[in-house]
Amino acid sequence: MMIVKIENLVKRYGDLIALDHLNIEIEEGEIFGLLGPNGSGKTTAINCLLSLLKYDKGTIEVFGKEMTPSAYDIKRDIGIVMQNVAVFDELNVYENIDYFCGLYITDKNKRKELVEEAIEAVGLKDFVKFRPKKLSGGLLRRLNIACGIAHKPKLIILDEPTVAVDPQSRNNILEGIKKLNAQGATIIYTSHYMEEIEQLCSRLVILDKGKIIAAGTKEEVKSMISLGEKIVVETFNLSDEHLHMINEMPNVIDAELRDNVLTVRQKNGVSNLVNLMSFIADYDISYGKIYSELPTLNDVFLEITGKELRD
Ligand SMILES: Nc1ncnc2c1ncn2[C@@H]1O[C@H](COP(=O)(O)OP(=O)(O)OP(=O)(O)O)[C@@H](O)[C@H]1O
Repeated sequence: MMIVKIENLVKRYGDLIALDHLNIEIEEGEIFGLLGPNGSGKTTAINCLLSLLKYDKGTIEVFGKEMTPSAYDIKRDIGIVMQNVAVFDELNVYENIDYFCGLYITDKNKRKELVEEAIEAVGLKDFVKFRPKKLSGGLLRRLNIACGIAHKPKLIILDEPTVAVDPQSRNNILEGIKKLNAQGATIIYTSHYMEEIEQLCSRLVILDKGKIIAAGTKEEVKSMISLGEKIVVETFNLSDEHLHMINEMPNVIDAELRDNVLTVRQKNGVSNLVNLMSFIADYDISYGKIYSELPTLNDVFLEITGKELRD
């Protein structure tokens, strides 16, 4: 079943085109990634999807029905975790989650069960009596997530849920998301951290200036670029002439030497490493560590836009 279908979505803020003919389809059971640098339009896309923002053009369907500001039957099955933490300072952890869950679930026993499951999912068991002000940034984010997901929505949207959290909370959040997905929820995950998207998502789009510049599975997106692998060699006596010759080798896109580290970007090929090692042996070049890296989503972004994902 198609959970989300966005067609030709255009959103302008005055003269700025924040979303430029966005097309996205998300199937049931996916963890779908929306990757892009700050300001690329991720939050705007989410706010349009939820009908929290008016848009200029396009259509949006959720669960096969048109999404509108008053489509409460659709909204009931969506859990949203926004970038900014929105919880009540007067309520403790348990009471906060219970409150938000109570907006959807009136049966007390059922709610108790769901609140406890949410506490378990985000690892807040030891903090149920804490007020938000007593929680660290990472724990507060986990509470924010628990409030958004406790009612067991079919579609969960997380907008940059790990910004500025400690590594332990980050891992906990990512593991929690995988569990929610394994229990049947479809997930939309926005982030400018490509590692998280790589780790979590089955399919993704990469946004830049409101436009989709790449879409598909991780493998499909990576195969859009010419880079096949990056070979990195720690070397001590590589001359400019050697570097020039490496640059001329078959399959080499470019080679550069910086601080005794040679980086050779190559197109896909079965003997790239062997060829380079033979060259190093033939010219008696001394070397230390050598390793080969596959392209990352950042490389995709870099090749298509000419800039790093994390500007
Ligand atoms: N209310 C607004 N009025 C005018 N411009 C806006 C408004 N909200 C966002 N923008 C602009 O629209 C563009 C997209 O912003 P958006 O917040 O959707 O990006 P984002 O990818 O979510 O970035 P971030 O990761 O920083 O939240 C940016 O250029 C931003 O400055």
